[in-house]
Amino acid sequence: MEPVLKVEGVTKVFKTAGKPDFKAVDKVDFVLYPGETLGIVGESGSGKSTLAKLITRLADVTAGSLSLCGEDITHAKGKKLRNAYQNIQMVFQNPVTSFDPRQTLGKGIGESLKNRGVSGSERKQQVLGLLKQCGLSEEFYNRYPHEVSGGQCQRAALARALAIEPRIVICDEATSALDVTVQQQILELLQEFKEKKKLSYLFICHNLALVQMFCDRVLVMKDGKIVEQGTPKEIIFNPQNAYTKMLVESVF
Ligand SMILES: Nc1ncnc2c1ncn2[C@@H]1O[C@H](COP(=O)(O)OP(=O)(O)OP(=O)(O)O)[C@@H](O)[C@H]1O
Repeated sequence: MEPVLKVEGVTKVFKTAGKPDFKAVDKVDFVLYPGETLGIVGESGSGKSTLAKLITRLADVTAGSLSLCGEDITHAKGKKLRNAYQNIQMVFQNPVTSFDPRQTLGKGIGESLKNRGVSGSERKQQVLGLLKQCGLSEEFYNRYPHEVSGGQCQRAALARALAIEPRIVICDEATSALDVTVQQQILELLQEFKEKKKLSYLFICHNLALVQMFCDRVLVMKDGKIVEQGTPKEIIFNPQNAYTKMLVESVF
Protein backbone atom coordinates (compact mmCIF):
# COMPACT_ATOMS: atom_id res chain seq x y z
CA MET A 1 0.00 0.00 0.00
CA GLU A 2 1.29 3.48 -0.92
CA PRO A 3 1.70 5.77 2.11
CA VAL A 4 -0.29 9.03 2.16
CA LEU A 5 2.61 10.73 3.90
CA LYS A 6 6.33 10.00 3.74
CA VAL A 7 8.71 11.87 6.04
CA GLU A 8 12.40 11.30 5.28
CA GLY A 9 15.34 12.68 7.26
CA VAL A 10 13.31 15.71 8.31
CA THR A 11 15.31 18.14 10.44
CA LYS A 12 14.55 21.59 11.83
CA VAL A 13 17.23 23.82 13.25
CA PHE A 14 16.14 27.06 14.94
CA LYS A 15 18.63 29.89 14.74
CA THR A 16 18.36 32.61 17.36
CA ALA A 17 20.77 35.55 17.38
CA GLY A 18 23.35 35.23 20.15
CA LYS A 19 22.41 31.63 20.94
CA PRO A 20 23.72 28.30 19.64
CA ASP A 21 21.64 26.64 16.91
CA PHE A 22 18.90 24.41 18.31
CA LYS A 23 17.86 21.18 16.57
CA ALA A 24 14.15 20.78 17.47
CA VAL A 25 13.57 17.93 14.97
CA ASP A 26 16.45 15.65 14.10
CA LYS A 27 16.45 13.30 11.06
CA VAL A 28 12.90 12.03 11.53
CA ASP A 29 11.72 9.22 9.22
CA PHE A 30 8.27 7.64 9.12
CA VAL A 31 5.36 6.83 6.85
CA LEU A 32 1.62 7.13 7.37
CA TYR A 33 -0.67 4.72 5.53
CA PRO A 34 -4.24 5.32 4.32
CA GLY A 35 -6.74 4.72 7.13
CA GLU A 36 -3.99 4.52 9.76
CA THR A 37 -3.84 6.36 13.08
CA LEU A 38 -0.26 7.08 14.05
CA GLY A 39 0.36 8.40 17.55
CA ILE A 40 3.29 10.69 18.38
CA VAL A 41 4.19 10.80 22.06
CA GLY A 42 7.04 12.39 23.97
CA GLU A 43 7.66 14.85 26.77
CA SER A 44 7.05 18.56 26.43
CA GLY A 45 9.67 20.10 24.13
CA SER A 46 10.51 16.85 22.34
CA GLY A 47 9.60 18.38 18.97
CA LYS A 48 6.11 16.99 18.28
CA SER A 49 4.42 20.30 17.39
CA THR A 50 7.41 21.47 15.37
CA LEU A 51 7.22 18.25 13.36
CA ALA A 52 3.48 18.89 12.74
CA LYS A 53 4.29 22.44 11.58
CA LEU A 54 6.91 21.12 9.14
CA ILE A 55 4.49 18.55 7.72
CA THR A 56 1.80 21.20 7.21
CA ARG A 57 4.45 23.56 5.81
CA LEU A 58 3.73 26.21 8.45
CA ALA A 59 7.50 26.08 8.87
CA ASP A 60 10.25 25.13 6.43
CA VAL A 61 12.45 22.09 6.94
CA THR A 62 16.19 22.64 7.35
CA ALA A 63 16.88 19.24 5.75
CA GLY A 64 15.00 16.16 4.59
CA SER A 65 11.92 15.65 2.45
CA LEU A 66 8.14 15.43 2.73
CA SER A 67 5.93 13.60 0.31
CA LEU A 68 2.14 13.87 0.43
CA CYS A 69 -0.03 11.49 -1.60
CA GLY A 70 2.99 10.68 -3.78
CA GLU A 71 3.93 14.32 -4.40
CA ASP A 72 7.05 16.00 -3.08
CA ILE A 73 5.86 19.02 -1.04
CA THR A 74 9.15 19.78 0.77
CA HIS A 75 9.53 23.17 -0.88
CA ALA A 76 6.06 23.53 -2.43
CA LYS A 77 4.85 27.11 -2.87
CA GLY A 78 1.84 28.91 -4.32
CA LYS A 79 -0.73 26.74 -6.10
CA LYS A 80 1.11 23.49 -5.39
CA LEU A 81 1.13 24.29 -1.67
CA ARG A 82 -2.57 25.24 -1.71
CA ASN A 83 -3.37 21.94 -3.42
CA ALA A 84 -1.34 20.08 -0.80
CA TYR A 85 -3.33 21.80 1.95
CA GLN A 86 -6.48 20.22 0.57
CA ASN A 87 -5.11 16.85 1.61
CA ILE A 88 -4.05 17.79 5.10
CA GLN A 89 -5.80 19.56 7.96
CA MET A 90 -5.01 20.29 11.59
CA VAL A 91 -7.10 20.24 14.75
CA PHE A 92 -5.48 22.03 17.71
CA GLN A 93 -5.69 21.80 21.46
CA ASN A 94 -7.64 24.99 22.05
CA PRO A 95 -10.60 25.10 19.67
CA VAL A 96 -11.86 28.52 20.80
CA THR A 97 -8.66 30.34 19.85
CA SER A 98 -8.43 28.40 16.57
CA PHE A 99 -11.55 30.25 15.32
CA ASP A 100 -11.72 33.94 14.46
CA PRO A 101 -13.66 35.43 17.43
CA ARG A 102 -15.46 37.92 15.12
CA GLN A 103 -16.84 35.19 12.88
CA THR A 104 -19.72 32.78 13.49
CA LEU A 105 -18.82 29.09 13.53
CA GLY A 106 -20.80 28.67 10.31
CA LYS A 107 -18.68 31.29 8.53
CA GLY A 108 -15.46 29.83 9.95
CA ILE A 109 -16.31 26.30 8.85
CA GLY A 110 -17.32 27.55 5.39
CA GLU A 111 -14.14 29.59 4.83
CA SER A 112 -12.22 26.89 2.96
CA LEU A 113 -15.30 26.13 0.83
CA LYS A 114 -15.54 29.83 -0.05
CA ASN A 115 -11.87 29.79 -1.06
CA ARG A 116 -12.68 26.90 -3.36
CA GLY A 117 -15.45 28.92 -5.02
CA VAL A 118 -18.46 27.13 -3.49
CA SER A 119 -21.42 29.57 -3.74
CA GLY A 120 -23.15 31.08 -0.67
CA SER A 121 -26.29 28.92 -0.49
CA GLU A 122 -24.48 25.70 -1.43
CA ARG A 123 -21.83 26.53 1.16
CA LYS A 124 -24.43 26.97 3.90
CA GLN A 125 -26.01 23.62 3.05
CA GLN A 126 -22.62 21.89 3.17
CA VAL A 127 -21.71 23.54 6.49
CA LEU A 128 -25.06 22.54 8.03
CA GLY A 129 -24.41 18.97 6.86
CA LEU A 130 -20.93 19.02 8.41
CA LEU A 131 -22.28 20.40 11.71
CA LYS A 132 -24.85 17.60 11.75
CA GLN A 133 -22.20 14.95 11.09
CA CYS A 134 -20.24 16.35 14.02
CA GLY A 135 -23.27 16.17 16.31
CA LEU A 136 -24.16 19.88 16.28
CA SER A 137 -27.63 21.20 15.44
CA GLU A 138 -28.36 24.02 12.94
CA GLU A 139 -28.46 26.66 15.68
CA PHE A 140 -24.66 26.42 16.03
CA TYR A 141 -24.26 27.89 12.54
CA ASN A 142 -24.86 31.42 13.88
CA ARG A 143 -23.08 31.04 17.22
CA TYR A 144 -19.73 32.66 17.94
CA PRO A 145 -16.79 30.62 19.32
CA HIS A 146 -17.17 32.15 22.81
CA GLU A 147 -20.87 31.17 22.89
CA VAL A 148 -20.26 27.39 22.88
CA SER A 149 -18.58 24.87 25.19
CA GLY A 150 -15.03 23.59 24.59
CA GLY A 151 -16.37 20.22 23.39
CA GLN A 152 -18.88 21.86 21.03
CA CYS A 153 -16.16 24.14 19.69
CA GLN A 154 -13.88 21.15 19.09
CA ARG A 155 -16.72 19.47 17.16
CA ALA A 156 -16.97 22.64 15.05
CA ALA A 157 -13.17 22.58 14.53
CA LEU A 158 -13.50 19.02 13.31
CA ALA A 159 -16.30 20.07 10.94
CA ARG A 160 -14.00 22.79 9.60
CA ALA A 161 -11.15 20.32 9.13
CA LEU A 162 -13.42 17.91 7.26
CA ALA A 163 -14.93 20.60 5.01
CA ILE A 164 -12.35 20.14 2.27
CA GLU A 165 -12.31 16.35 2.52
CA PRO A 166 -8.67 15.91 3.53
CA ARG A 167 -6.80 12.61 3.43
CA ILE A 168 -4.89 13.36 6.65
CA VAL A 169 -5.94 15.11 9.84
CA ILE A 170 -3.23 16.07 12.33
CA CYS A 171 -4.68 16.23 15.84
CA ASP A 172 -2.23 18.21 18.01
CA GLU A 173 -3.37 17.50 21.58
CA ALA A 174 -6.88 17.86 20.16
CA THR A 175 -8.61 16.32 23.16
CA SER A 176 -6.22 17.42 25.92
CA ALA A 177 -8.19 20.48 27.03
CA LEU A 178 -11.49 18.56 27.30
CA ASP A 179 -12.87 16.68 30.26
CA VAL A 180 -12.86 12.89 30.12
CA THR A 181 -16.42 12.29 28.86
CA VAL A 182 -16.18 14.96 26.17
CA GLN A 183 -12.74 13.61 25.24
CA GLN A 184 -14.33 10.20 24.72
CA GLN A 185 -17.08 11.67 22.51
CA ILE A 186 -14.55 13.47 20.29
CA LEU A 187 -12.47 10.29 19.99
CA GLU A 188 -15.58 8.34 18.95
CA LEU A 189 -16.33 10.98 16.34
CA LEU A 190 -12.76 10.80 15.03
CA GLN A 191 -13.03 7.01 14.88
CA GLU A 192 -16.34 7.23 13.00
CA PHE A 193 -14.85 9.59 10.41
CA LYS A 194 -11.75 7.47 10.06
CA GLU A 195 -13.90 4.57 8.93
CA LYS A 196 -16.48 6.52 6.91
CA LYS A 197 -14.07 8.86 5.16
CA LYS A 198 -10.96 6.64 5.08
CA LEU A 199 -8.95 9.30 6.91
CA SER A 200 -5.44 8.91 8.27
CA TYR A 201 -4.59 10.60 11.56
CA LEU A 202 -1.39 11.85 13.10
CA PHE A 203 -2.38 11.89 16.74
CA ILE A 204 -0.01 14.00 18.84
CA CYS A 205 -0.75 13.35 22.46
CA HIS A 206 0.77 13.34 25.96
CA ASN A 207 -1.66 10.76 27.20
CA LEU A 208 -0.42 7.20 26.62
CA ALA A 209 -3.74 5.71 27.76
CA LEU A 210 -5.54 7.59 24.97
CA VAL A 211 -2.88 6.55 22.48
CA GLN A 212 -3.38 2.94 23.53
CA MET A 213 -7.12 3.21 22.85
CA PHE A 214 -6.98 5.13 19.63
CA CYS A 215 -3.77 4.50 17.68
CA ASP A 216 -2.65 1.68 15.38
CA ARG A 217 1.02 2.58 15.73
CA VAL A 218 3.06 4.92 17.93
CA LEU A 219 6.26 6.93 17.52
CA VAL A 220 8.12 7.98 20.67
CA MET A 221 10.03 11.28 20.36
CA LYS A 222 12.82 12.58 22.57
CA ASP A 223 15.04 15.60 21.87
CA GLY A 224 13.72 15.83 18.31
CA LYS A 225 14.46 12.18 17.45
CA ILE A 226 12.26 9.12 17.14
CA VAL A 227 13.68 6.81 19.78
CA GLU A 228 11.21 3.96 19.39
CA GLN A 229 8.20 2.93 17.34
CA GLY A 230 5.70 0.10 17.45
CA THR A 231 2.10 -0.83 18.19
CA PRO A 232 0.65 0.67 21.40
CA LYS A 233 0.85 -2.83 22.90
CA GLU A 234 4.57 -3.13 22.09
CA ILE A 235 5.34 0.37 23.36
CA ILE A 236 3.38 0.03 26.59
CA PHE A 237 3.96 -3.61 27.52
CA ASN A 238 7.40 -4.23 26.04
CA PRO A 239 9.25 -0.93 25.69
CA GLN A 240 12.85 -1.36 24.48
CA ASN A 241 14.20 2.14 24.92
CA ALA A 242 15.06 3.45 28.41
CA TYR A 243 13.21 6.71 27.76
CA THR A 244 10.07 4.87 26.60
CA LYS A 245 10.23 2.71 29.72
CA MET A 246 10.36 5.83 31.87
CA LEU A 247 7.48 7.42 29.96
CA VAL A 248 5.35 4.29 30.41
CA GLU A 249 6.25 3.90 34.08
CA SER A 250 5.30 7.51 34.76
CA VAL A 251 1.76 6.84 33.49
CA PHE A 252 0.88 3.25 34.35
N1 LIG B 1 10.36 29.26 16.71
C1 LIG B 1 11.17 28.66 17.59
N2 LIG B 1 12.42 29.16 17.84
C2 LIG B 1 13.27 28.55 18.70
N3 LIG B 1 12.97 27.40 19.35
C3 LIG B 1 11.76 26.86 19.13
C4 LIG B 1 10.80 27.46 18.26
N4 LIG B 1 9.68 26.67 18.24
C5 LIG B 1 9.92 25.65 19.08
N5 LIG B 1 11.17 25.75 19.62
C6 LIG B 1 11.78 24.81 20.55
O1 LIG B 1 11.80 23.53 19.96
C7 LIG B 1 11.57 22.52 20.95
C8 LIG B 1 10.43 21.65 20.51
O2 LIG B 1 9.21 22.38 20.65
P1 LIG B 1 7.82 21.72 20.29
O3 LIG B 1 6.75 22.77 20.50
O4 LIG B 1 7.89 21.09 18.97
O5 LIG B 1 7.70 20.59 21.42
P2 LIG B 1 6.48 19.66 21.79
O6 LIG B 1 7.01 18.27 21.89
O7 LIG B 1 5.35 19.87 20.85
O8 LIG B 1 6.10 20.21 23.23
P3 LIG B 1 4.65 20.31 23.93
O9 LIG B 1 4.24 18.89 24.19
O10 LIG B 1 4.96 21.08 25.20
O11 LIG B 1 3.75 21.06 23.02
C9 LIG B 1 11.35 23.25 22.26
O12 LIG B 1 12.54 23.22 23.01
C10 LIG B 1 11.00 24.65 21.84
O13 LIG B 1 11.38 25.61 22.82
